[in-house]
Amino acid sequence: MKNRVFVITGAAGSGKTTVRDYLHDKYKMARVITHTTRPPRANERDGVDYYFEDDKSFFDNHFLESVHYAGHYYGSSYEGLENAWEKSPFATIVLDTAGAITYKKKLGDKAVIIFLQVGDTHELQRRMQGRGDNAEMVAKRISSKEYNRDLEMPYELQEKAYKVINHDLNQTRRRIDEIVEKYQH
Ligand SMILES: Nc1nc2c(ncn2[C@@H]2O[C@H](COP(=O)(O)OP(=O)(O)O)[C@@H](O)[C@H]2O)c(=O)[nH]1
Ligand SMILES: Nc1ncnc2c1ncn2[C@@H]1O[C@H](COP(=O)(O)OP(=O)(O)O)[C@@H](O)[C@H]1O
Repeated sequence: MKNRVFVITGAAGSGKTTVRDYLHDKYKMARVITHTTRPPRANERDGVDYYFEDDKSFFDNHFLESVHYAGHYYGSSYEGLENAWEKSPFATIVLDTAGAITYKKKLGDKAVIIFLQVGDTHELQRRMQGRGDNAEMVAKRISSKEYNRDLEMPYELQEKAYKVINHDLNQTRRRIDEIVEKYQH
């Protein structure tokens, strides 16, 4: 089976982490852990959710791509992807849309891009609050240009990404199953 990385992208709260965990649990895809200078949330652990870095240590990594998103740096390393592929031919990673565009450009058909969308922005906010994000963090996020940019599939990903509307989670899982099925033979 050819190595692939399933890139999950979309706005904050659109369900990227939920889909990534589904791909891990159901298909045993290895998760690529990325690096960030954002402080950890209460339930997040270093090396599991992210590698949490400071403004100096962040730049010691060998990045495939990195971005500035809502006031913090995020980046994914070559080593992280290679480590994931050593564990399993299918890996999965969560990126903003700028990162997804870079992955597609650099990795071609090894990168399978899934763009998640939730049409209703109030629902997105409810989901962020529902997972425990504090009000200040949510307000900062929704006023950022990156969050607003990621609400719609970018032009560069048209025809190159699968768009999945994440309203009903069971329906989303079925759609994800159909997409994975295309790459299993
Ligand atoms: N390009 C890129 N984006 C990343 C990376 N790691 C995380 N992200 C994205 O950065 C954005 C902010 O992530 P986070 O602070 O965890 O917020 P969340 O989307 O609300 O869970 C999300 O769109 C993530 O997908 C990375 O290594 N590269
Ligand atoms: N289809 C859905 N319906 C309702 N809640 C959802 C759905 N998909 C995800 N969620 C919930 O919404 C919140 C945000 O999802 P999450 O996967 O953390 O988003 P992201 O990683 O894109 O920021 C989580 O609490 C998650 O359990």
